[in-house]
Amino acid sequence: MSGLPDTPDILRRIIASKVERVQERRRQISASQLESQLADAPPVRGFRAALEARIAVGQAGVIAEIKKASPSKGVLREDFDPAAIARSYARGGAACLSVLTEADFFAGADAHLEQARTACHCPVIRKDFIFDDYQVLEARVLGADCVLLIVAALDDAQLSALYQRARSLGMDVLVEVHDGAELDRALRLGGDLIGINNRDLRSFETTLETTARLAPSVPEGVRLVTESGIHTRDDVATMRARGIDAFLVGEAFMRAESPGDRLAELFD
Ligand SMILES: O=P(O)(O)OC[C@@H](O)[C@@H](O)c1c[nH]c2ccccc12
Repeated sequence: MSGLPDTPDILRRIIASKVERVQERRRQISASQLESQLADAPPVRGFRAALEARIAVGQAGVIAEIKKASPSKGVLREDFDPAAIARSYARGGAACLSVLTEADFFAGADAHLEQARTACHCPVIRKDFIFDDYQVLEARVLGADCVLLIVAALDDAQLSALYQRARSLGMDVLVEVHDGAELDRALRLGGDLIGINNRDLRSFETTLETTARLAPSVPEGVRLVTESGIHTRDDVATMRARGIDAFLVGEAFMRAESPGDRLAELFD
């Protein structure tokens, strides 16, 4: 785990539980065994490319999230069928999917990613708390097209090693930041897909001001994704008026009876 002094407590707790799970997993399947499964992994679907394709024709690029629960909101959806949700999202116009695989705080599972991936053609990001090379390898074997790296949870050496590893496996990387210092670190890394998390992990409050404030510091050529707290057509319009074209949305869709219909309503 990272020795960064200002990592939010919730991140520390999630990663501490994750460390145990990764150890356990490694006892079942070694890294070299996983390596040998790479050849059978489904081919990479371009994650960033799918976003860019939508944006190029004037649409928003939407990453639609599949998560059963979250630490701040508890269970979001009782009737939880990742394949059905994935199909609904694809019909509703999602460019990409985000699937939580973290079990203890988000009620996620690796199987959710596999189910969502095989149910539609959308590229998928493995949404998890990655600190170990093993998890990057595992993501690709599961069929992930992109991984999330959270700057607040990693030091520069870890960030760079995990980033290079993911890229060398052909995956895109969504590098997540929440403030200016983290954004600087993400840009130094050379990340070309940066997520600005509107949720403050200390208070769990979301404000789109976070994206509005940081966006001007994101250079051309870097795709910015606004993450968390997008609930209304007004939220979408506010962001698009500021030139933000890529969105990661979870709760607003998960609470809707038809997640895909809700997506189409928010982004038509
Ligand atoms: O449900 P929301 O508010 O629409 O947020 C989605 C997504 O941004 C959020 O789930 C998220 C952002 N960064 C994360 C890192 C890990 C787990 C989850 C997240």
